[in-house]
Amino acid sequence: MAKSSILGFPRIGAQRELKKATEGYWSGKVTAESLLETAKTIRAENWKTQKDAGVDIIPSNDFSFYDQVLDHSIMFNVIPARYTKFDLNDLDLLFAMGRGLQREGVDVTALEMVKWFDSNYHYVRPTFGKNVEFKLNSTKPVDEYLEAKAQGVETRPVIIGPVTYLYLGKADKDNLGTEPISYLPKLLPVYAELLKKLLEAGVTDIQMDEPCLVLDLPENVQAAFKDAYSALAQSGLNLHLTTYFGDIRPNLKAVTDLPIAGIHIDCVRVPEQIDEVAKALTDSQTLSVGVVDGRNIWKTDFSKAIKTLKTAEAIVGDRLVVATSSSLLHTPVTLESEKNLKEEIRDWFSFAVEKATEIVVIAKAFSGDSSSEIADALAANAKSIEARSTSSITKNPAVRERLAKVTDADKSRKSPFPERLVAQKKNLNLPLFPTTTIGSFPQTKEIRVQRNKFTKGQITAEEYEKFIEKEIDEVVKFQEEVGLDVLVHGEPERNDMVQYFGERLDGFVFTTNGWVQSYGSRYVRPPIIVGDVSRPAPMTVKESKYAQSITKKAMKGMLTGPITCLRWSFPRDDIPLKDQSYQLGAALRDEVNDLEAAGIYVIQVDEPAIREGLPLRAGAEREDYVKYAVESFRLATSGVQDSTQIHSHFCYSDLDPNHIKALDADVVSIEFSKKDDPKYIQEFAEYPNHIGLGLFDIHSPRVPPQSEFEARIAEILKVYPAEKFWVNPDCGLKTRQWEEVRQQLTNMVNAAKVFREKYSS
Ligand SMILES: CN1c2c(nc(N)[nH]c2=O)NC[C@@H]1CNc1ccc(C(=O)N[C@@H](CCC(=O)N[C@@H](CCC(=O)N[C@@H](CCC(=O)O)C(=O)O)C(=O)O)C(=O)O)cc1
Ligand SMILES: N[C@@H](CCS)C(=O)O
Ligand SMILES: [Zn+2]
Repeated sequence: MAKSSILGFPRIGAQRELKKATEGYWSGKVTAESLLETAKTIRAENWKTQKDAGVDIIPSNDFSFYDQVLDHSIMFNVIPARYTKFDLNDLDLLFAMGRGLQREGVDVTALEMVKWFDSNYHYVRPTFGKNVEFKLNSTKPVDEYLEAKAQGVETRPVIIGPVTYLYLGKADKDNLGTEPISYLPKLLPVYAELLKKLLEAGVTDIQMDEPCLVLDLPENVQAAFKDAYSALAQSGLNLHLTTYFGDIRPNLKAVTDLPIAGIHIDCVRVPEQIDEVAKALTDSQTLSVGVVDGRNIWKTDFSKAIKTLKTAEAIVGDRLVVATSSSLLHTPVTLESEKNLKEEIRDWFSFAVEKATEIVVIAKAFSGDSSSEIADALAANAKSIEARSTSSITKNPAVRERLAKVTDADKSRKSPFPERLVAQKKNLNLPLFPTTTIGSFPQTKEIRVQRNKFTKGQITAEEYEKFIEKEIDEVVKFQEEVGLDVLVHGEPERNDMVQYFGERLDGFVFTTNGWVQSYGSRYVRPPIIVGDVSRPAPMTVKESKYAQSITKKAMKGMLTGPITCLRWSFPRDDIPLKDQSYQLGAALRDEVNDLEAAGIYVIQVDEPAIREGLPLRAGAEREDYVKYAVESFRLATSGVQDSTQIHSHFCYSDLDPNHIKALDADVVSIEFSKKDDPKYIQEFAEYPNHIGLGLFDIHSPRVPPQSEFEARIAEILKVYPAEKFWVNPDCGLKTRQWEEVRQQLTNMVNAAKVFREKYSS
């Protein structure tokens, strides 16, 4: 009988218990003991769910208070000295590294946060200081294994493998030039010590996550696998090398003949890799085949999954494990809470809890279980799959006709940037070093409560609208007081920058409780694309027009771009991503044009997910993506006059300046405050249009003093011409408190004024 395996389970709790407890702890309303208790309850619930579903291989150490990569940094003592000097307790140290800390006597910024491969999850980048001393600081994986065991659940601990851990890291600013992979010999003894403790606790098998194997790896990193796993095999534990999100074939040589118990591959993404990987295994190694999607919410097509498994079985026989493609961290917890979805559509979905059952049914069916229970499950599944593929909900001929008529001219502005700039200067009359923000202002408790009341029908649309107008009034007044140049309306009406649009576009459905962790205590409810996308009516014009009506300053309209809408939703898997992207581009074009017609002459189309969408390896697929991503953005933004200024914004990813340049936005703002290696300042030096490099970290409550802003601007101006440079934060301010924002923006604007004076005299 093939075993069923789950690689990781969402850790936020079915009702976001972890968020509430963590944020309560930060605000002093929840004790450390209570936070630890909440975490324990979530873990217990997760293990029970998986055990009750009949899953054979259940993970532990997939829980984290903030981020699993950060947990490993703390466990291995990869803690820059700036965090250790305050003698913080374990939880506060973790949170200080994750989000920074500023309180009496303590002032420390957060570590850099970056996208986890091509997902909307962010990890805290391991940062290796000059004096890093690797040692085993915690026994979290052992503790959580024993905790599950005490509950009667045998688990397989999940640990990030040493090569991926180092490869995802960076040298700290006092250590520039050091390649993290060079620390492997020093790190391996700490892994060995951890594995020894796990063995002593009764562990037999470990899930060693090495997702870096799906990337294009340099030779020295490929070579590191042999050193690492030869050493770790001494532990006597069965090590299961686990990859996901892509194709490991180009790196297969690096893992062939390693002393490991087996390999896991993602066959939802790349089923074609089965043959080659299976053939590269030794006679005793297992092949774990990911057939239940850890990154999307569509019900698994059982017959297709079984077919995939059969291909593998032909080569590896009974050494086969039936698994989720990746951790289920990227899916919502349970469909159980979704009461508002149309039954016909709800039947197409499967969230983490439902996927636990799917994996068991597939493993049983594949292994020949002919019970009526399995036969019924297979029949019901076939019916759902068939119903979706034939449903009229998924198709809109008008959308397809419109897209077929799009021309190259539709994807190009009327004039080149220098000519547009002349028209925009005349139209907008902005000073040197224009100051602006990225769009959102604090989403206060009051805003969320009012929206919640409106959603539940406890206040009328007029009352909610009045409330939003009052919020806009305050945001506009605030920006005028602080002295910003290009204002925003603050996005108070938006629950989220993607969900908000999903709720207003045809072709989407959305959940009421489908939360997924994005970083730390911040979660999203990705809308779901079920059909062809179009815009039935304007989505943002009313709020932007109102905001412009109450100020003489330029008001920036604020939209989320096609790629970001696509990437931060659960996309369809029945038509190519490319088609969905163009559909979104066309829908957003209508909105951009309507904003301009309503008197909004600065329009920002955010594309923070543009890098995230880039296929993980170089090649034809990547080139195709760059083409359609750029074209979709240009389709959305090219309908306006030269005098209308198009902005775009990007954050938390390693951008390719050429891709950004190809979008041909008039002004781009890029998250930048944590890029402390001077090489990054050079990265966009050749950017031909105007640019703002983010000047403060919006994830941190910390207020940088004006002098810090001035020092950073001076550094940037050594590379960028003054007339090109905009002054702005890293990203939107929705997660901050008002008082923090007031101080942060005041210092930022005052610093800009210092330079404005300097350069005009
Ligand atoms: C900019 N980023 C975004 C990403 N992805 C997105 N989809 N959106 C983004 O903005 N990726 C990269 C970056 C960083 N990531 C994030 C992700 C999430 C947040 C964030 O602030 N999330 C909020 C939730 C936002 C939301 O949907 N709010 C709703 C519901 C609020 C709520 O909880 N209501 C309560 C009732 C009211 C109450 O009593 O408080 C309830 O339902 O129980 C809304 O406002 O209506 C979060 O809090 O996690 C930021 C950056
Ligand atoms: N306009 C959005 C961009 C976030 S990436 C905001 O300000 O929150
Ligand atoms: Zn951003």
